[in-house]
Amino acid sequence: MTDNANVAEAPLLTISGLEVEFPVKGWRRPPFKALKGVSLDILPGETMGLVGESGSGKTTIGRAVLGLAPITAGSITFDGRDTTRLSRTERRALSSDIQVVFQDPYTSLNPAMTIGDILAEPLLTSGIARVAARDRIRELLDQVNLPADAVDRLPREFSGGQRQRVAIARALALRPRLIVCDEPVSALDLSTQARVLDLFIDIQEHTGVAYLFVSHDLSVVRHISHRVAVMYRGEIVETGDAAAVTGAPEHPYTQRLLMAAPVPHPRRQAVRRSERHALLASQRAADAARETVR
Ligand SMILES: Nc1ncnc2c1ncn2[C@@H]1O[C@H](COP(=O)(O)OP(=O)(O)OP(=O)(O)O)[C@@H](O)[C@H]1O
Repeated sequence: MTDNANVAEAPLLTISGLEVEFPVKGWRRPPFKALKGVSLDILPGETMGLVGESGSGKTTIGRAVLGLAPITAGSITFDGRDTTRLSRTERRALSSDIQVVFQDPYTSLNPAMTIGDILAEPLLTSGIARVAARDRIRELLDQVNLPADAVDRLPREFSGGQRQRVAIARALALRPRLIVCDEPVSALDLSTQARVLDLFIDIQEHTGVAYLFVSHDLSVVRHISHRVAVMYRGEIVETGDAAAVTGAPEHPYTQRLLMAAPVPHPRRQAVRRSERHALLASQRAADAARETVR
């Protein structure tokens, strides 16, 4: 049961019975099943944390959502449309709605491009005029708390945390409704991690974007998520409200994961999370009221 489940709302993303297989080298060796019937949904404006040990299949789910994994069974529905059956043109159109932030801000930004060019690329490619793109870039830099003069500078002039802010700004450029965040803070030191996580939260509060937030770190996932899904060997073994799953997990694997996790700052997290849930609930109520009027 989730805090926000009392507001009836269609999921933004629904993953149903998803299976992904990778070929294995060797004569007649069966393929490796990386995902074995995964089902998951994400509401608009929600953060779904995906946690699990290395190799459990977290990244593969994110890649499948982005259309980058070999799906052998199941479906992924975004805003009511099955994304596994889209033409190339339809998939390109969808790519503005679903964006990604990768783990490593040192390799995910082209070192030869200025920050301005990096942020302009998705805008110009999608047909936005140069003048409008310039305004949008200024807005994006402001949104991620980077100075306006960053446009003329190269990624190497920035710290890891600042580079990750650039990557977040790039992901936000086309106003996506879902961002797949694949371990976006695990390459950062602890204090930078906290600041970047807070930035993700602030952005969500202002834009209503949903996150599929992949991490091997339970304390990170607990900090940012409304709900959490726990993966183990290609399957989801537990899903529920973040506080419940991380506070009193039911599955023995989650219990082991929790025992291995560092203790977070519970007071700050509890306050933050309840504030966010209250805000999300009021946004949803407003949306529902608007729908009723229509
Ligand atoms: N392209 C590929 N070819 C073959 N096997 C793959 C491929 N991509 C992933 N796998 C395998 O699928 C399984 C799940 O990988 P995945 O990267 O999704 O796990 P993960 O939970 O994200 O792990 P990590 O936290 O280490 O990134 C692993 O056993 C991995 O080796």
